[in-house]
Amino acid sequence: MSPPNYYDSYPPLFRPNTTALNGPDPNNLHTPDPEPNPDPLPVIDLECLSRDDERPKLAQACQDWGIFRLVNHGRERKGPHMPPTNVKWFEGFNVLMNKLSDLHVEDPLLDSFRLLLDEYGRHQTRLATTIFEAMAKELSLSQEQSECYLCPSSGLMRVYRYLRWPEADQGSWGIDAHTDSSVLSILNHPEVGGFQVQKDDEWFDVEPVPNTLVVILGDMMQAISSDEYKSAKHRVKANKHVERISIGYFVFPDKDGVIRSPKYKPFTYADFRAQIQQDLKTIGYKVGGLHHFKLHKPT
Ligand SMILES: O=C(O)CCC(=O)C(=O)O
Ligand SMILES: [Fe+2]
Repeated sequence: MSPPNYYDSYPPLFRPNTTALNGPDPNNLHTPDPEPNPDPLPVIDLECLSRDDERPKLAQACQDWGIFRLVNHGRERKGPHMPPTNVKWFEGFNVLMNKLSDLHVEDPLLDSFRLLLDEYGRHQTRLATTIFEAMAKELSLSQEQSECYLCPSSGLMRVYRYLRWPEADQGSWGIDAHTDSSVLSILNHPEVGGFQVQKDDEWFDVEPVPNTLVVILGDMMQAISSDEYKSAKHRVKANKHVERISIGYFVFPDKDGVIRSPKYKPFTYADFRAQIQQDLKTIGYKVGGLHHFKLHKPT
């Protein structure tokens, strides 16, 4: 049975599974590229990460790209279903996962939305923990370091809505080039493309692939790995024809835990955040941030 019309106003993740499984929406005015480029990202199978012979593939992806596509992540064909309501979406909101259970909402509809986010967030936390544990093994991090470097209670979800921008040209961005401050970011790109990632100074289009997630290494992961792994620079093109919604999950280190690496002065995530805030005040945007803590600055 096709869903009632009001589902159209939900982000795709919260709609019943129709478009992703049954092909593109015929009402969608966006004309796809006739021959889309092949997906450039390395592909990592979550189910294989416990295998010693598979983890080097993960390490290679983290060294070469700082980003990969995650398959077999356990929620294929099972997007959460929103209760029916005519929700209108804002341009973006953040939800700190560990505050969700403190929220007491009277409205049963909003409460089911809270539960849905809670369930989705828990799943993302499990994914991030599994991926991080595999990375920690490859990097030979101690148990103590791992516990400090990935703090599951820091996890937050961000829903972004990029409005359709009829005047957009080649130089118009929904979100400008940046690296994430996180340890790991997990993006769900349900339908509309526009996401790009940089590798060796070249930009690559990353189109949405149904039933997969995109995992990005953030600045903290780069520092934790003593620059062995890289945080991937990415951006989102503005779209003339359709709006775009993305759902991201971001997880950080313990804010007061000290990150120690031969490449950096010892610093905490709280120090890093304070530095980013300072940069935002003085130059107006985030420029990496790790260089402030680097021991040997490039000449
Ligand atoms: O919308 C996207 O796909 C990317 C969002 C993003 O890069 C971010 O929130 O840091
Ligand atoms: Fe980002």
